[in-house]
Amino acid sequence: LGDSGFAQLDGAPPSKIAIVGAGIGGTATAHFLRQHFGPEVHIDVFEKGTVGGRLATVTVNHQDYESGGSIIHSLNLHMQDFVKQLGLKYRKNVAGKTAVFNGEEFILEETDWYLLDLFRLWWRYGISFIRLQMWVEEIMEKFMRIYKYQAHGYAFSSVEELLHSLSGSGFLNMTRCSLSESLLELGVSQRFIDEVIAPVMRVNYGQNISIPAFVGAVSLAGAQANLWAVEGGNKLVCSGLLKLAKANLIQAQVTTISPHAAGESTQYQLNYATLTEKGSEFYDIVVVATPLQSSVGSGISFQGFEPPLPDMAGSYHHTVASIVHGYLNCSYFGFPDPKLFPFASVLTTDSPGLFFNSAASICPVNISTGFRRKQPQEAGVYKVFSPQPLDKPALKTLFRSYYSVQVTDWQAYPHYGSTQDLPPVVLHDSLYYLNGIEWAGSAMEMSSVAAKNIALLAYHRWSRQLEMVDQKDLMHKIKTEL
Ligand SMILES: Cc1cc2nc3c(=O)[nH]c(=O)nc-3n(C[C@H](O)[C@H](O)[C@H](O)COP(=O)(O)OP(=O)(O)OC[C@H]3O[C@@H](n4cnc5c(N)ncnc54)[C@H](O)[C@@H]3O)c2cc1C
Ligand SMILES: CC(C)=CCC/C(C)=C/CC/C(C)=C/CSC[C@H](N)C(=O)O
Repeated sequence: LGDSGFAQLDGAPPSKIAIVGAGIGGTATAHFLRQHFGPEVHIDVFEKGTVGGRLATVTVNHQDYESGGSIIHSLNLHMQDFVKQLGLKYRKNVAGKTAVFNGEEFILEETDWYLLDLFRLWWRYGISFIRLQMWVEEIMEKFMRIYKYQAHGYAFSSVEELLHSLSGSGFLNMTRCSLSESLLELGVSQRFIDEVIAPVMRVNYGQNISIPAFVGAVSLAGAQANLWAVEGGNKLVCSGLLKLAKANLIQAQVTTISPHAAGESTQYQLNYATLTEKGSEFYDIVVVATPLQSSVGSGISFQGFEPPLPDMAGSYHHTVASIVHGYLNCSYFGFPDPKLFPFASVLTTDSPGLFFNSAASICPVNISTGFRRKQPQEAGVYKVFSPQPLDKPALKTLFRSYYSVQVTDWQAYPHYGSTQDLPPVVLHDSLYYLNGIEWAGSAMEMSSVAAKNIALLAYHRWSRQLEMVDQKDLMHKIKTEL
């Protein structure tokens, strides 16, 4: 068995692999490809912007704050493993009290007393919240099967095959029906959906309860307790994985990818441009680890493919993250005296005229314990998610006054519902696409799972071990193997 723990490659190993994108997807791919193909293969990772991609921080008042991907679930085992391997530290997500605002008043307020909150939920929504908790737990339990399959080396040639392996038609159907339909079927009340579920979809994906049920479940998992982040910034995982993989970072934009016959196999020519020069290289395997929807603007064109590669359907959804250093205007929320405002996060319902999705007091990335949130009468740092950039009237509505606003206008995640398709993983012989998985669910861990899957798939297809691809009934197979 080679370093990767898999059977030695019987043919010549690939000599050069390219990965386009140095977000968590691309850097995790580099890490896993190194693990499976061993120390000899040359791995280039192209990045046109900043390593980390949608994992990014901004600096306010000499402190760094997450402006992109911020929280990680305790059951996100790849992210957990990366942090351990890289010697990084966990930062517990200190949530603080949350309230739901409908544009006029708070319709739901968290208190300091868990039992009182539980009673209020029961009084207003019956057992909807218990039904929901059990639904999310069951989905998370089935999702966790992927780690067992991947540990045994099994790979999947499409997102459909991967989801089908986890729960038969269950997860696949959940990508094709809306969250609200699924929850109503579950017996969750419409009021609970409107007042609790909809605000979570707005803060996590900037979209409403018509998004597919599977990504809705991912979003609800991202609203549970026991969430965490990486001390120093989640993007440290990306730079760390590049180093761990001994990958070569090329700060350049890949502009074209084209196939060239090389004996029985195909090589790919990548043309790329830095700020000062253009370049071109040939690779045995290429992984595209950035969304290819035209609205995202990767700028990659696929030339010379016969038949031509299909365009990626759908679009990405804009979410503007504004990091504001200032004084929250508590009067807008019905609290004239800021000393009496007890909430750390304000979520919003799908009410007309509400110009923001959420506003939350946030802590710096380097604070791991004992962070004391500023009280609203003190100047604090807040993260506001909104569909459009906040204009001056909007800022003056939310903040009595402010020192600074740092705006990041993200092509954040898929605009769910803009297509039903789950994009392919295999674009051509040894040309793979990672970000199709985002149409099932967009999260750091989803890109990490896709990265591991592509590394395994590329390895098995290269070494023609196709019995490890798209295997059915894996739970039973693995049980009997044990
Ligand atoms: C505001 C916001 C909040 C979020 N919050 C969370 C959260 O709390 N928890 C969570 O798990 N997830 C969260 N997410 C989602 C998560 O951040 C993403 O799913 C994940 O970071 C995607 O990683 P990726 O590597 O697949 O793609 P990206 O991070 O987009 O990386 C793609 C990279 O490719 C580069 N690139 C593109 N085209 C080219 C080219 N032609 N040549 C070279 N390089 C190119 C880009 O510059 C980019 O760096 C959030 C996302 C946003 C936007
Ligand atoms: C992939 C699985 C099984 C679980 C991931 C759960 C998770 C961490 C989801 C995050 C969803 C998301 C895109 C959140 C964006 S906003 C995050 C937070 N609410 C904030 O306000 O920063």
